[in-house]
Amino acid sequence: MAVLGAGSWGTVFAKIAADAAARSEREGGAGWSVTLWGRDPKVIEHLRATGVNDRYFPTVRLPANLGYEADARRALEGADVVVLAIPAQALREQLTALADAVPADAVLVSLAKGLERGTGLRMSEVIAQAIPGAAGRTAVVSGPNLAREIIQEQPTASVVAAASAEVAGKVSRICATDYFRPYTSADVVGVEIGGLVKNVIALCVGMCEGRDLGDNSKASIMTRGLAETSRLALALGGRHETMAGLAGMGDLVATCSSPLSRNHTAGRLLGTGLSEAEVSARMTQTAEGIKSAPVVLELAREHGVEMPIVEGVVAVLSGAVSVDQLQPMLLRRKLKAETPHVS
Ligand SMILES: NC(=O)C1=CN([C@@H]2O[C@H](COP(=O)(O)OP(=O)(O)OC[C@H]3O[C@@H](n4cnc5c(N)ncnc54)[C@H](O)[C@@H]3O)[C@@H](O)[C@H]2O)C=CC1
Ligand SMILES: O=C(CO)COP(=O)(O)O
Repeated sequence: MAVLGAGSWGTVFAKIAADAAARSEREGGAGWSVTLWGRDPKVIEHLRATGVNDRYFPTVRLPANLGYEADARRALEGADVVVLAIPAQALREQLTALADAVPADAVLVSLAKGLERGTGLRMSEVIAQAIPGAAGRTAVVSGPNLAREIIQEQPTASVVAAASAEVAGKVSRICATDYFRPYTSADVVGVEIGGLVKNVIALCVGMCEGRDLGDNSKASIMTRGLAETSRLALALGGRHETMAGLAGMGDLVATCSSPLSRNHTAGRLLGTGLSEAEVSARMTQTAEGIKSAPVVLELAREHGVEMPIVEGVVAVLSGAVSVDQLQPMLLRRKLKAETPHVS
């Protein structure tokens, strides 16, 4: 198994898979090898020598059964599972360059939570275009999975979504550990939309925090954020129950509540009055919501879906409105029903 991308989530997911292999072996089952590839050879060299990813988790020694490779093609040799932990806007370019090295029957696992700029495609759709024939053997992993908690083996659950039950089952087995519990799902669209839109909602909750607003405001944004996320997911063919699950409400609550979330942090900085350019310059890790927000809005408009919170976040990011103007922009909208009366 190869994990491509040695950032925060790629490193943690590689640890999960290596720990899952060790557990399977301890219980008398099959084991598997896990190789982590990163594009910076110095990071890989250091990982090989110390088992520590200094940039992200300087105090954590990764499991001894995890391998490291600076050459992506070598990492892919014979891999039956290829995990993609590369940020959304870089995935197509990286995957296209390596497409011929991906084994023909390998299962592809998408970890990124974003929409591609320029095409509006979800990551599973980008993978299907970059690797012909991959659609039936692609899985998406998403849920309340803050990497910095999981590296400490704090328990969490997640969702493995795939069109094929067999593929979802296989991927869930290779990431099941005593601290990471995957559930399978048939709803790829809903799981992807839940994971990527919550980043935009977390930007808005972060803005509330930057403006010293309290829990009522934040809970209102989260709840109405989930309502608009659900509208988009359903319009694209996703399922309602996914939105109430780990990849919907679960991830939304974790990301919007946690200071560990990069999107939440970016939103808080915006809330203190910094511009998008100033916030992006300060971020040392990927905050996908910043780049995905305008793409989410375009996709919503294409499908006639109203997403006022996303619209507000896009307006702040572009500098069209200030964070202070967001409050009247959202609260002065025409009144509507949360639960409509039936006549
Ligand atoms: N960190 C987290 O808690 C979680 C992150 N995710 C998602 O995982 C994806 C990756 O995020 P993180 O690892 O957290 O970001 P990160 O910012 O920690 O790391 C990204 C890594 O990708 C590498 N990278 C960038 N462009 C690349 C390219 N063209 N080719 C190869 N490598 C490239 C960078 O060098 C860096 O090592 C994002 O879509 C994020 O939303 C999902 C769940 C949890
Ligand atoms: O997706 C995540 C948690 O599930 C991570 O969120 P951030 O990218 O905002 O840190």
